[in-house]
Amino acid sequence: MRKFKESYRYAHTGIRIVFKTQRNFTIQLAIMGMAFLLAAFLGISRQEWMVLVLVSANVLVLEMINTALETAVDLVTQEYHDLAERAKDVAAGAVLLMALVSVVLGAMIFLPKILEILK
Ligand SMILES: Nc1ncnc2c1ncn2[C@@H]1O[C@H](COP(=O)(O)OP(=O)(O)OP(=O)(O)O)[C@@H](O)[C@H]1O
Repeated sequence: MRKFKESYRYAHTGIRIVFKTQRNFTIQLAIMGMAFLLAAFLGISRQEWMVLVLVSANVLVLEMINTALETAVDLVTQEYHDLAERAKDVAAGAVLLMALVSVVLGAMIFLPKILEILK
């Protein structure tokens, strides 16, 4: 039980660190909040909620993994290195890819409902 509590404390600290150091994380969280409000207003289905929650969480989780990787690379070298650049660029690319997927899925969920209201 003590071990579980300690692990939870470390994980909680990790989330606080990302909040403190990554402005993108706060922005992504704000966008997620707005998407949830819009979803509640438009009355999306249970399945659509599941997709929305999953893609939103994926973006945040990838941002955290990206931050962990950047930190590990910086620990290994503060000098310019091709491999450091490659590792950071690939991790940043993963965040961008997931963000694009979330925009496409968000549009597929929201656009038909918004167009229906505007009709
Ligand atoms: N040690 C390095 N060697 C070579 N290129 C690097 C190195 N560190 C960073 N870069 C390049 O600079 C880019 C930005 O890296 P940085 O660590 O500043 O991330 P960041 O801009 O803070 O990203 P985020 O906004 O996700 O925190 C990397 O994607 C990489 O192209």
